[in-house]
Amino acid sequence: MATVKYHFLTNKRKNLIFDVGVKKGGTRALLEFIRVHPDVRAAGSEVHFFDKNYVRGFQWYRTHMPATLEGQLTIEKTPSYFITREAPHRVQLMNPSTKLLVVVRDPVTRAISDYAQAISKKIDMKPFEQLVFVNGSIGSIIDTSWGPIKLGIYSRYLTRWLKFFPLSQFLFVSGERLVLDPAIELRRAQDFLGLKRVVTEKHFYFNSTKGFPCLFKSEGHSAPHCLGLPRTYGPGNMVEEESAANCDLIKTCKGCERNVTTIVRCVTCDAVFHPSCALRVAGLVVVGKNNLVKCCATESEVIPEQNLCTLHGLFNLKFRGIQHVKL
Ligand SMILES: Nc1ncnc2c1ncn2[C@@H]1O[C@H](COP(=O)(O)OS(=O)(=O)O)[C@@H](OP(=O)(O)O)[C@H]1O
Repeated sequence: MATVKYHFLTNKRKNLIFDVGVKKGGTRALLEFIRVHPDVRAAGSEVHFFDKNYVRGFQWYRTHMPATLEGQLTIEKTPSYFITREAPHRVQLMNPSTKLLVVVRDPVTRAISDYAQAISKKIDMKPFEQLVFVNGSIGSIIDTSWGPIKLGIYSRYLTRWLKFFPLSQFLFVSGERLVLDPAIELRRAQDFLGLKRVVTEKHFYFNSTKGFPCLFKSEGHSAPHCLGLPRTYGPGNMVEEESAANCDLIKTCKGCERNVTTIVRCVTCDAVFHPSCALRVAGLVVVGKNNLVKCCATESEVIPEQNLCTLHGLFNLKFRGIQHVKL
């Protein structure tokens, strides 16, 4: 009988790679897609060793990472590593030749997604358009110190990483393409990691109910499955089709007809929208707080002037002082 030799994490782990960010970029999708590869083992949940749990020591980290076979890579995803000041040095101490995957997404949609996650935890948060501008004054300068905007200034954080790792050790994955054509990004990732191209378009199908590419099958799932709802809205990770379909939190966005948890809702017709889709509805007005809008206001309706603000100004966001990283 052949003996299977498992490798456990040693503190100079050579085959450990990181999906370091960015938050809301699509880091979970990348992890779940790359772990389909037979030569990749992944830690299921976010480990947070190089940020929050570093003081617990290496033994703690070891127990949170999967064992691998000879020739397998181990990957872990913790998006907050990207913005943690100490993380680059700590990762370098573990392995200076490690490879780093960074999923980047348009900073505006990333900020909206970040805000949507935050407001689902804290429903009395101010509206996005108030927080995004300095002094809450709509149309003024964008507040680059506000978390969801600050985090989108990727160059600020990348500069720190580049002090410890050469650019050649990074792969920037497009969060947008991960949704539109995941096989392309997976091909790039496999090439970068020196893996055989095993994960291809054959592994994906587009689930029009969820509005995302999903997997036909993968480790631990013999049935087709999609990514679960984001952690803020539900259990996270991959869920089977049936349980996703049964979740009554999900409604269809009137703008793009993809799934949405109620983020922006019309007080007149009860339609719901993604914030980004709401921006495209002609004549849509915000009514009071809590992301309530009127998408179907008729001319005869009188909406009190002080309760109205148009969302359309958000299209013209001027990111003063924000540098965009050329990838
Ligand atoms: N296939 C597939 N299925 C589901 N979701 C997908 C997929 N590919 C990319 N995405 C996008 O991933 C966004 C969440 O990003 P993260 O996984 O990085 O979020 S987190 O930081 O871990 O909370 C999430 O953002 P929002 O839709 O704005 O919530 C998705 O747009």
